Amino acid sequence: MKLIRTFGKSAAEATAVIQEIAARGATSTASVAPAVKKIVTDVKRKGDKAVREYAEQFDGLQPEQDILVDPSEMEAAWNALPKHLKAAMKEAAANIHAFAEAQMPEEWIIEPATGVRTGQVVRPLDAVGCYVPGGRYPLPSTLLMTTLPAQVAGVERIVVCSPKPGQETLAAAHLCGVSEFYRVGGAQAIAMMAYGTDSTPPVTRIVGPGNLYVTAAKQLVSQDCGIDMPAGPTEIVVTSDLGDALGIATDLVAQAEHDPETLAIFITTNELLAKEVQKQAKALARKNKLAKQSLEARGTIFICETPMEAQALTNLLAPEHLTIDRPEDLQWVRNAGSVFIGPQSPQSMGDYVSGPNHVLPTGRTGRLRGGLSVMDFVKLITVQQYTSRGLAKLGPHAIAMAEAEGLVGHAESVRVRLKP
Ligand SMILES: NC(=O)c1ccc[n+]([C@@H]2O[C@H](COP(=O)([O-])OP(=O)(O)OC[C@H]3O[C@@H](n4cnc5c(N)ncnc54)[C@H](O)[C@@H]3O)[C@@H](O)[C@H]2O)c1
Ligand SMILES: N[C@H](CO)Cc1c[nH]c[nH+]1
Ligand SMILES: [Zn+2]
Repeated sequence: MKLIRTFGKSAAEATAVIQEIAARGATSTASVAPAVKKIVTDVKRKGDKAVREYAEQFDGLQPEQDILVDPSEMEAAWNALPKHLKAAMKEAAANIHAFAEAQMPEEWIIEPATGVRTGQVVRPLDAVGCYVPGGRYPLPSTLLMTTLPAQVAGVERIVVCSPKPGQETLAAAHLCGVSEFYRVGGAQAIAMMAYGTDSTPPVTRIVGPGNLYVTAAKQLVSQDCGIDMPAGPTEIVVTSDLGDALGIATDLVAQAEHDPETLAIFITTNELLAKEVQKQAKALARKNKLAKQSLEARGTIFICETPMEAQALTNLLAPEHLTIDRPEDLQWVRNAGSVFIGPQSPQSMGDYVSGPNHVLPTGRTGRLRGGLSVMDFVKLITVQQYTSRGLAKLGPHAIAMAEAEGLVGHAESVRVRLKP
């Protein structure tokens, strides 16, 4: 990892590095955009045939394999799963389910004036598509993180797409009661779910993480189909002056191993700690090819002059995962996908079993929203009802505002109801 002071002689260099990292979100999918556009257009035009061709080309789908997985295959995968993994998945599922239930928004009604009732009802989306990555590693944990909140929200049709799904992913699908699972990945999966084909109706929203191809495809279809957020190549920032170097280095390497495109950053005012983390991360990454690649390409340690500067830099980067030293540090955190507090909270716990979602915003989208939640699977529909008494009270105000806007029809629609 590159070590750089943000003050003194290297201040200008540090500013340039920070600007490059901060601009990454806006530009990162540009390199794959033309290829993705071709795939999405082909699937839109040729449907099932194109999906199949791309699945064979990119993910080794065999001619005799059906794209739609038979439920008996998922059941058999679950039955064959080792006992300890069954227990781990059940524990993770229970915690993710409980967390999603706690996040479920309430329905309510208020009475802003006598005879006026306003409120919200909560309704699930009709159909969602959950993308479960499967390129470099199988991610059964992502199947739990996407399908369980959708179930808690009450979504009726839950579609899963994953390239070359392994036994663990199929087993996780059985555990979560998934019945519509397609062995398709990449941009072709996103296009299939967004536009539908002869054999698959389109979904209302696509959720889930993925590599640059998946993320670019989600962005492309987002004019026609809802998406959750860019949840692209993993990002980690640790902002710490106190933490233990080995814990920090292992977290950086852990998240860096997802993809050579990942972003791993350590921010500190503690120069000794900075050097120790650099040394430990280098040693750990020696045995970890992907982590080594991404740490060498863009892994950075910033030594700041003051804690305030370290905090401002952290908020500027708006990282997907953020580790801070103490609960009090939460006060200064404004932009992040998910926060981990203290040296005993490895980010990997959040990846698997804690319960908060591991599908998280990348490319500085942490400025706008947190991770995937039940809120991505429901609509808050507002409701209002007047009695004649309520209309007599608020109606004249609406008429006044409508007339000010020159919208005479609006004014009249209220006035006719006020006549005795
Ligand atoms: N932000 C988050 O919440 C989060 C969570 C988990 C994982 N992730 C990220 O998800 C990603 C998973 O990536 P992955 O690659 O392992 O799996 P993936 O399933 O996202 O991508 C694999 C697909 O990419 C497509 N592809 C690969 N090379 C291609 C090419 N040259 N042309 C066209 N399409 C091509 C293929 O169709 C393949 O199916 C990683 O970047 C990881 O960091 C992010
Ligand atoms: N860290 C990933 C989110 O960026 C999620 C994950 C799944 N499995 C392991 N990790
Ligand atoms: Zn991870």
